[in-house]
Amino acid sequence: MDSSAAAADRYTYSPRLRWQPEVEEYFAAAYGRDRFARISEALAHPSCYSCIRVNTLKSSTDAVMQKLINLVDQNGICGGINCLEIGQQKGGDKTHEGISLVHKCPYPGLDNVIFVQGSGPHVLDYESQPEQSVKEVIVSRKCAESVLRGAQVYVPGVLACSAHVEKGDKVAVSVAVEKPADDSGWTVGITRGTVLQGVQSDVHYEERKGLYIGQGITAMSRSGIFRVLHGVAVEMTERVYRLPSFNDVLEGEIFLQNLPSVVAANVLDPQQGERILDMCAAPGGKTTAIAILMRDKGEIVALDRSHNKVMDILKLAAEMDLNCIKAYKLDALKSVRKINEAGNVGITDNCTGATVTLGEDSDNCTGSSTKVNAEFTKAGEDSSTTSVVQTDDQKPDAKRYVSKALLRKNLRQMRNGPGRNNCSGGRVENSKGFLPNSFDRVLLDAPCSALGLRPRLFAGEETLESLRNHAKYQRKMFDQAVKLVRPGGVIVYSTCTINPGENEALVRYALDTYKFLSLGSQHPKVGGPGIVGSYKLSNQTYNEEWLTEQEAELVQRFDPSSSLDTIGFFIAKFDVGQKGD
Ligand SMILES: C[S@@+](CC[C@H](N)C(=O)[O-])C[C@H]1O[C@@H](n2cnc3c(N)ncnc32)[C@H](O)[C@@H]1O
Repeated sequence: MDSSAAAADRYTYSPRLRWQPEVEEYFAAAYGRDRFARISEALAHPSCYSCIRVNTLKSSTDAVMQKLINLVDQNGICGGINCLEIGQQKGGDKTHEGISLVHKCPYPGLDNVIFVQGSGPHVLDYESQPEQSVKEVIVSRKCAESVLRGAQVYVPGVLACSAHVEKGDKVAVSVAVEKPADDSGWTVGITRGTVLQGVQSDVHYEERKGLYIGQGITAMSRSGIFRVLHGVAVEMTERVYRLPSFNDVLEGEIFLQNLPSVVAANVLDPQQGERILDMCAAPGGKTTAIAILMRDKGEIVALDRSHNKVMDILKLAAEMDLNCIKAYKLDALKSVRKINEAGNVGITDNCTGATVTLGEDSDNCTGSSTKVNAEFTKAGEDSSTTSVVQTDDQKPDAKRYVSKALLRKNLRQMRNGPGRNNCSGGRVENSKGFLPNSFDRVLLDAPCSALGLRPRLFAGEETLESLRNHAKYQRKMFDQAVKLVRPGGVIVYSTCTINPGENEALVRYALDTYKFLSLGSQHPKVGGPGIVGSYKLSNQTYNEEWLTEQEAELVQRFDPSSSLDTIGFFIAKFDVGQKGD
């Protein structure tokens, strides 16, 4: 092979996604070997467009479209550098690029969704300095996944770098992915700080083939990259995928969201004035979509078990000017409040846990002008005891007990204002759970193996056992959802994984366990049908049941290798009949 042919072969992007062999077998049984190979290939590449949901309470789809077209025409979406390079290719006329790249979503029922087209994979020329070996940077898999989505290379993501790299040098950027280790696990095989010689005798030379994600200019020298802790190490100038980036663009007016997630919120079909539960809500993408569909009228209880993630929900709701969202820190596995606990903590209403917000609420849950009895606010009181708060409406059921420490904190906040995020300072509310049958609709966007997210460069961390553990966790959460939704209500269950054990098998469990549940038809219907049949491990130790033909038509499955070019995603909608308990 001559040197230019060898370079063309080497400097490409053609990664192969690795799986545990047992997981590969299982997926091949579910999808058929060819279809699974296509899915696996698609997962290793990003979607080639960005999907934008418009906040129609703040703007209109047409107005946002025009703004996006103007932005693309002027300078690319994020100011011209590397982000939307389609309009900046050599010789390209970018004056009217926007109009050809920004489109309304073509699927009925999704009028608030806009697509902005990207492009790739591109074949790049890495050897622009003849007779000189290409300087290189190897980045971690996580870093590369972000770079493929449009990010720069940050210092912690750099694993290895050529010798003598100075600030301003052009470097080829490739990714280190796990490969089978001698002792049966996986290894990346590169120690951070490794010096790349750039010659064929280099131990890492051969394994780089097909793993190049682009080219960039170093923002610091090699020694700087391995000395400092933060900052951009390489500014990407050319990428195998050129995708629009929307950092700080039209904040509050738009939300970048995968198409299936937008669909899931629509399938829930929330109505104005209803009470909705979003059980695993952070960062709040679907919560805010639901709030907008309800025109911010009603109540959405958004839960997450992580404090910081609840903060993210509150921040996003504030940014989008949405007031009907109440976010709480709660383990969704404990989201049904034990009846005797209500007595213990003095909560008699339907809504919150043991803390109060001093926000703009007008409902029973978090009274707007909460008055705190002065006797409970003296300094030095035992903060472990509880106190009574009476809200303005003076309804007996608007009373609840809160810790005195929290009352003092809330009073401080009342004096000092709500803080930057217009939410309760750096603290979020905990909840003790909710009464059975107290929600009109429940969304369970379950934590999952996330084997549908793209781009994904390695999948070997999941075993059959870990996949089954996800499924067990999801069933327990689903049991809670069933208790909390009222008869006649709706549950939507969704995941971002291609694993039928977390999707179709959950639906099977739900339908077999709760006879009052039935699969409802979904609008909009954009994805394909679910998987029919069952899976048996050859040694008969495990059996998993999926769907019948008829049931499979009622769920939505987004196949990453289909022409929709989305992440892998699954949506099931359950209509809830009379529970009979
Ligand atoms: C798939 S993400 C949710 C994405 C979100 N629905 C959105 O559209 O923006 C799953 C979330 O579940 C949360 N989670 C995991 N286990 C949980 C639990 N036991 N209780 C509550 N939240 C949990 C995670 O913190 C994560 O934020």
